Amino acid sequence: MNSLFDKVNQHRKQHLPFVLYRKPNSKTVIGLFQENDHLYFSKDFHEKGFVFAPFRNGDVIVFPLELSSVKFAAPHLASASDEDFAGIQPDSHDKEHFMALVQKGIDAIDQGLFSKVVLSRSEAIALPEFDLEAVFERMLQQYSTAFCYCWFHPKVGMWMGATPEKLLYAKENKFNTMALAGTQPFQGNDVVFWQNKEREEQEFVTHFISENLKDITSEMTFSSPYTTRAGNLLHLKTDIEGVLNTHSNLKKVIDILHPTPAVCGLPKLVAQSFILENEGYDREYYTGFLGELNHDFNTNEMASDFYVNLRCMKLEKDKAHLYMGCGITKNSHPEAEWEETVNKSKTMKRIL
Ligand SMILES: C=C(O[C@@H]1C=C(C(=O)O)C=C[C@H]1O)C(=O)O
Repeated sequence: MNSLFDKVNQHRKQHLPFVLYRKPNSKTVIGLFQENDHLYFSKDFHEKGFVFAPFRNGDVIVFPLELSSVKFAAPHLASASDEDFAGIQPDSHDKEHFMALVQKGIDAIDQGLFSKVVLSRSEAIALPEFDLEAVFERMLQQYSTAFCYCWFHPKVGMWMGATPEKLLYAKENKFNTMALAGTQPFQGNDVVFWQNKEREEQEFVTHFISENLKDITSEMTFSSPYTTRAGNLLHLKTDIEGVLNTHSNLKKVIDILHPTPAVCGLPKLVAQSFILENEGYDREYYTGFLGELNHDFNTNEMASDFYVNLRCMKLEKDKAHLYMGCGITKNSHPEAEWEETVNKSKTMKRIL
């Protein structure tokens, strides 16, 4: 990692953009270093490079391959600890505020406005000392099955995260994605019981993907939902794969999938306006997506590999802003949803 971090430190000093990332279950860290400080935006996902997209429909930033240098590292990491972690306690004000927001979401569902909405909050924590290399290494070590990244642009800021959720992998006309939703803490048990509320919440996502990709695919297969672990949390997941038909292209698939009901809600547009009007803060890149665009940096093949930006934080000089949310349905309880966000906040707190 030393020479990779030499390059990172050089880039940070010169205020130049870079991204470091490691794919789920991979041992290789890839670094992409843009050699000027322009902000480039993707035009219809035709470029090759690395994209970083916000939650709201808007400008998708790309680090273009032809303007960047690439470096690899294969760090030796100690094995992760499974210790329970209490973390810094959030403010009681935050709790009241978030529970009132969840209640408002439940009321809107009862009134028939939508059937699911994903509501979130952000929490700032002081970081008097921050060692990027140490934090990044702890993230790799703790979350071997996540997509781990650190992204920086001098005109946007620094973001870091360890997300369990793939948005889309596409190569030629083949693609795969997932429906991930439903959360409970991992308690070391082999047998896991899921309530109907979580099953329903996850089914919404699978159903949405199946219905909405129908017109641009010629084949699609779905696994049964199964339990998957992300750090100290468990989720329900369905794997989805298929073949895109000739009416399709990357932009069309992304426009359908992003933002999925796993991070926004159903129907998408009403849920999204409810979020924008009521959450009371700007999600920016949280619940956006990021990843390789039209280029697999390991194999140099043409493929795209995007992840949803979850379990992430925005880093400022002496502060980190953590982001976490949860799916609200008619059977949600504000207190339980609050606890879920507290558990999700530990993903980043644990490595700081
Ligand atoms: C919104 C987040 O996670 C999403 C919401 C989940 C849920 O509601 O159970 C589970 C996984 C993610 O799709 C987050 O981590 O902030």
